[in-house]
Amino acid sequence: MIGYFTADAVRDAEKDTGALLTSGVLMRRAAGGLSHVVADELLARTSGVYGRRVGLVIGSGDNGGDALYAGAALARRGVSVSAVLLDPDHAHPGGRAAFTEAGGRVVSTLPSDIDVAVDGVVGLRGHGPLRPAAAAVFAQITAPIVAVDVPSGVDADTGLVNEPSVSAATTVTFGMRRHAHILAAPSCGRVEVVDIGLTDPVPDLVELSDAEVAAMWPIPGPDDNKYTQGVTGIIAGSAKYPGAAILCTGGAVAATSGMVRYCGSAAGEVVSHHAEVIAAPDLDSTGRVQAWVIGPGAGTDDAAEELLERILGTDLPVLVDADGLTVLARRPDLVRSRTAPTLLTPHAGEFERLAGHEVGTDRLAAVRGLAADLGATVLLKGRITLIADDRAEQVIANDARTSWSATAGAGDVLSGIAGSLLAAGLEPRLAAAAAARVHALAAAMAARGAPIGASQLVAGVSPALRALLAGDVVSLRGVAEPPA
Ligand SMILES: NC(=O)C1=CN([C@@H]2O[C@H](COP(=O)(O)OP(=O)(O)OC[C@H]3O[C@@H](n4cnc5c(N)ncnc54)[C@H](O)[C@@H]3O)[C@@H](O)[C@H]2O)[C@@H](O)CC1
Repeated sequence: MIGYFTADAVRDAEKDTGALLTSGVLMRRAAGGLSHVVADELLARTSGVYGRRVGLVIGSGDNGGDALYAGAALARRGVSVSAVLLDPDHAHPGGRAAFTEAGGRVVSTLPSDIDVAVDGVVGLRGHGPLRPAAAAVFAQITAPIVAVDVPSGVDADTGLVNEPSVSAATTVTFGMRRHAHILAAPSCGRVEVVDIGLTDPVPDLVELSDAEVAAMWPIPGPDDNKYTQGVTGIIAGSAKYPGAAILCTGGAVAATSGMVRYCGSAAGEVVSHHAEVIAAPDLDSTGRVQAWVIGPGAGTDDAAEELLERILGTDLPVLVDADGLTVLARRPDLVRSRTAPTLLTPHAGEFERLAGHEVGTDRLAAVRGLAADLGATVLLKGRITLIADDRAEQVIANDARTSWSATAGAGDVLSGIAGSLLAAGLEPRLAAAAAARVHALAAAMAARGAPIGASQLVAGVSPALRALLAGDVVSLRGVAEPPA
């Protein structure tokens, strides 16, 4: 698992190093690592370091100090380094002295031909958007930006991307990843962690590695048959809106072996698309399942409410999505009274209905709050999906790395994938996280740079799983496609 930490947790870990912090050793280590990353960036983009041009944008704190010491190191390697000091009287004194001593130039305007820019405006203590003077400097920069610690204008803890803020090609951080590095991943670009000798505490926000997702995916063993792997029950769609039923069952069929049962009025359409699904018109004739998915396109009328009550009244794991969440918003007692695993998968609009307030600027706090309030696992959809559980301290995040799954019906596919993992016995937070990873990968692989519909996403699940299970996924930031 990759851990992400609050600014307070980072500061505590820095304090725990004692003299290393107070003597400035930590900052020297941070600046050294930063200068190496900038040099690598120059090498990758211009095939050289000596004689290349770097521009620094410097604020009034230690973040600017890191950038100035790094600028000094680069100047000593023959790089032409210029720095704009946004608040000259408060620029880090030691960093400024080292910078000018090494031959760095303090300028009022950065040269227009810099190869790389460094954002050293604010880091952990940044709040709010870039101020006008800083925004004016960045508006003139066309070179790729390396952000020091956190892109300025992005909140380190909530990941809120203020307007204006810096959008970095690379972010260099120190010792421990900050929340913003996943919550605002598109603004951070590639994240490089420089080891400065901190001891990590237990993270409160984590991301699963591809290998971890692969290891938890249910694989049939020698003694398995279609029943032992968990039968998924799907209540979705309707005769009028059969699409949600087809997509949801499609996701479940593709994600795991075993069996999928469908219950509802779109039985004919479902079977004509997925011949392996056992479909029945009503609950009494559906047969036994190990987990239920209920809600996508299933309606919000009294009959839908009655069915939801029956399903949530069982002691089976249940995933509630879409229309099911709208019904739940008027009957939260149905989930609060449950003891069996319950997974809710709202998008921002459904979240608002359920919680009674918007997601707001702190998505992490919002998803934690709803999970605690309802006593359930909540997966909040988005480019960065967040999964909170009322019984676990850690929130799990999944960065989809592309937004190709932002298409109608994609949520139905996700609930089918996650439901099949619940049926296979995964605990809800892991089922949700693993499903989100494979869903995102399937979308990226099916899209390969061009728009897709949700049916293509279903078709992408098998290739995505094949790549994941074979360890073939290149999971770098911005790259979610397997090697050709
Ligand atoms: N403490 C240490 O030993 C280490 C600190 N490090 C660096 O130190 C940084 C934290 O330094 P500081 O605590 O000095 O804080 P920052 O450098 O993040 O902020 C500096 C000042 O900017 C002001 N500010 C806040 N938002 C602003 C905005 N939107 N526009 C303009 N100014 C704004 C703040 O009031 C603060 O006084 C880290 O992010 C990291 O880069 C690293 O050198 C690693 C070691």
